[in-house]
Amino acid sequence: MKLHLTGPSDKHLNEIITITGSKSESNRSLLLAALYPAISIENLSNSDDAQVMEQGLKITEGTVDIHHAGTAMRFLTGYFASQEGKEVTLTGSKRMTERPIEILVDALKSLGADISYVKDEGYPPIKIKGQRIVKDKVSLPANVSSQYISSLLLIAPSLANGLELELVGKITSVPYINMTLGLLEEIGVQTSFEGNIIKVSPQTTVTPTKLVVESDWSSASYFYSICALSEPGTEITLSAYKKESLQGDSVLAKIYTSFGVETTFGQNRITLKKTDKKVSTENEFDLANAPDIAQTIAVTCFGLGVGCHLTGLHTLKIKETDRLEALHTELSKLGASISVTDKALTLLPTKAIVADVAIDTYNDHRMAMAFAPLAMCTTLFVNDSEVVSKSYPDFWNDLKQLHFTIIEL
Ligand SMILES: O=C(O)C1=C[C@@H](OP(=O)(O)O)[C@@H](O)[C@H](O)C1
Ligand SMILES: C=C(OP(=O)(O)O)C(=O)O
Repeated sequence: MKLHLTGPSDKHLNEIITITGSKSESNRSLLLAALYPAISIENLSNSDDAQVMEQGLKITEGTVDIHHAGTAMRFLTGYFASQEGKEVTLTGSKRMTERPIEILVDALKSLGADISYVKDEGYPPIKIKGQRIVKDKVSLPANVSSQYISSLLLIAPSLANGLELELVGKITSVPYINMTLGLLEEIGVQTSFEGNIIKVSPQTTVTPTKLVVESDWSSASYFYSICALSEPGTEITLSAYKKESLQGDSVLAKIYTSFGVETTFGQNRITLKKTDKKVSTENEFDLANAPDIAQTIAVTCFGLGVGCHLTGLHTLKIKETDRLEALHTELSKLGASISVTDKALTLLPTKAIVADVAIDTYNDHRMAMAFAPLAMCTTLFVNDSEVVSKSYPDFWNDLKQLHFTIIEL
């Protein structure tokens, strides 16, 4: 559905929003709960990605369609490869069949898994016949996607002899690996991560444990952006968040100080406040550890009229869409001077913003959500707005709570 967005007439906001659970923590917790029934989960994400993960874990034979969910694709590959007696074909959206999985499949095969490609070598769909895995050492490239590593780590304690991973090359999206290890430790599994070696001990049972999913920090980024584009004095409170987060995107609190947004941590909540501090004009950020907030930051800078240079974006080309190309195209339509390489983006200070541009979203939830805050500066259209359900189904309703006027066309 196409939407027309107009920002609040009073740019001085004061609202409280509850955001759904992190899809990354949810999908890890769901897999761990499938392996260890003594685990229960609180504040599970209501996203499509968590729902397809939950459904996928219930299947024992036939085809599992995970739509656009990268984590579900990668995590279920490890899961089914190690589930003796289960035989499934994992498939997804057209884009999912273009997102590489060879590094994970090769690693699992070298551990003794039985996986074959249904169509193109190196890409889903894949056919998996679950095996009992007893080998316990594997080496794999770590510079393409951390999800391959998390997939192996999540099943590691359930394998007969645990697992030792050797990570080759520059490790990307490291906080997501630490999130996986953090959750394993929460359920009592012993892990270590030293240099490029990760070790996980085997564990047959766990004591009853409730995993409480923190709300999604990537989703919080859109409110950081709205706050940055609002009048000084604006306060937006988001729950349920904590200072010691497993999510690398919590680095937002630090990054957005450059844009005049201060974060206060309260009990289970954060309050974002727009101060009258001058917005930085030197905005250089390496986002190799927080790739999902790249779109938000680029659009915030555009809305604020300042330039930025974002690096560490080498994973963006294989996400829901080629996000570098998508940002280039859509920001250019709005009047930006922007250039991209295959791992960086440079935006020059904005001269003027073109009104009523229709933003294309490329089946990418983050394209819709990253551009929506621009309604604080201009009016715009967003095409295929339903894409947000991949991670944040309530997004448009929450914007209405912030007094955005949203017309469905
Ligand atoms: O493990 C995870 O939950 C994720 C890891 C990241 O992917 P990459 O490791 O492929 O960068 C991130 O972009 C994705 O949204 C979620
Ligand atoms: C890249 C993302 O998701 P995934 O890889 O899990 O599809 C994302 O949510 O930005």
